[in-house]
Amino acid sequence: QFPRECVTVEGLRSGQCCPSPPGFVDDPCGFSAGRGQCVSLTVDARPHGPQYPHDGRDDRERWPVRFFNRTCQCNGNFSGFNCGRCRHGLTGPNCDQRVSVVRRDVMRLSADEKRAFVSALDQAKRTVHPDLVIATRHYSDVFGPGGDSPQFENVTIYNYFVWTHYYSVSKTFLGAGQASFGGVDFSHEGPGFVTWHRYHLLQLERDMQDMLQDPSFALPYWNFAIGGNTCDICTDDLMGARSTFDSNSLSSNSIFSQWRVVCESVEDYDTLGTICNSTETSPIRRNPAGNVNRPMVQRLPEPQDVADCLQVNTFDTPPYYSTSSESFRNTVEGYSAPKGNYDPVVRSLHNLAHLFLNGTGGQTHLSPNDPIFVLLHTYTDAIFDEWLRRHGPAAYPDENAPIGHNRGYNMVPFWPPVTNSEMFVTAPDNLGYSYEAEWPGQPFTLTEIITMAIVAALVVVAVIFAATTCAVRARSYKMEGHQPLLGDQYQRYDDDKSQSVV
Ligand SMILES: O=C1C=c2cc(C(=O)O)[nH]c2=CC1=O
Repeated sequence: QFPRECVTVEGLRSGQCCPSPPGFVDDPCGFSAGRGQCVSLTVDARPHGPQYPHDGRDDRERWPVRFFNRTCQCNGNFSGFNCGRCRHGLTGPNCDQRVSVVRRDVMRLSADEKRAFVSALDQAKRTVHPDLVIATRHYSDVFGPGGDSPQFENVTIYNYFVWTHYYSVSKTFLGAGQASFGGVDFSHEGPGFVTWHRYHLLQLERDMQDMLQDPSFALPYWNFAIGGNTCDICTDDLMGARSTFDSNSLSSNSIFSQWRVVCESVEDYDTLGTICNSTETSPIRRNPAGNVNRPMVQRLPEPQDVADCLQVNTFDTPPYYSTSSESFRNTVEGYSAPKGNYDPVVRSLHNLAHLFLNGTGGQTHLSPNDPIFVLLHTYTDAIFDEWLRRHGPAAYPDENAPIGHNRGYNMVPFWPPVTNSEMFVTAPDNLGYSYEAEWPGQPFTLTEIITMAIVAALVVVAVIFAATTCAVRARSYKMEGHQPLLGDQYQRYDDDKSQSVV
């Protein structure tokens, strides 16, 4: 959420968060080296949709001005909260060299690659985030009981990934004794679903690259569109098999059986007016295809569902919400049927994959605690990127999307501020990563089958006609008394040979 050095009493009171990059002393945003400068923030002022009626009551409105209104604006290809690093996809001292990583199918990794990925995730679960800390109170209480103890905590890299998702989906606290407002979601049920989750993954990938000191580290993906009711990545060499003792738990052979979740006590946060902190509580729960009460969501999406959703032409449609029809975004998110028609009882693609997991990974405030979340979302992002490649440049709504989802809105709660628009670009050209993926094809339509049959029949007729014409011509040529050409040549050669021997 915010850089550690900004969350002091003075920092919060000044509303300024402009740290110096490493190696620069007292030089906000590396101004002296031309990296950037500390500027006032401008935020999206366009109207949001009607779903949120509590303007003025939530810290996440006009993000991040409730906390900070001055931040680093970096020049050229410099980037980061202190302009100390490069934009995604660039590297080198001047950030002018292109760099790219490839996200691959997790099932196609070698045994060593699988081990390395699982171990990297586990290291991220245990490594404190080097730069960022999280708020554990709403802004009204953030200075602490005496007004001099800012309520922020350290958090590990992976738990930060979980916490940001929780913070973006949590309810609006309206005061002690009042019901919190749940009709708000800064990362789902709107056009920002794809852009928010894209940045979420990019941040984790970069944090893990830094942690591993390996700029080539790439998050893999799970092709969840395999149909059926088997979780193919739920094995002990990947995301953990099912425990033989408890169908809702992970096998003790998996490192993930030792993970403990954060942000579990949502009811407490909502009634007490607190925020999830970095305390870890229960183990991950997962029971793929095991929910007998909801058979409709106990199967995985089909390959054809992906092919169908990639054919939906329009990025998003009014009201830019979970009720939108003929919207690619609402389709890949999974509130519409795969061909794009909205149906309130349908759960498809991304939503279906979450619900299939039937446990921690199926509850929005908790889901990233299950590491399957990472792989499920890289695949969702791969579909989004393929859609952009096929249909771009595409229109993203400027206004009237649900709060947090307008094109120019800064995505909550990322720091430094980053808009939905900045993630609405093709990844290989703009963000320094690509997917090694194959996309299911469309089956042929009846018209296409008939057209192909007619073309094939015409080709056959043409070949037969050509062959018959040749045969007839050859026969008439012979009947007119001509010798075959080859015969002529042999004749001459033989004549020459007999002359030279003589
Ligand atoms: O973690 C999530 C869990 C979800 C459940 C649904 C649903 O459609 O009921 N959608 C979800 C999205 C998530 O991100």
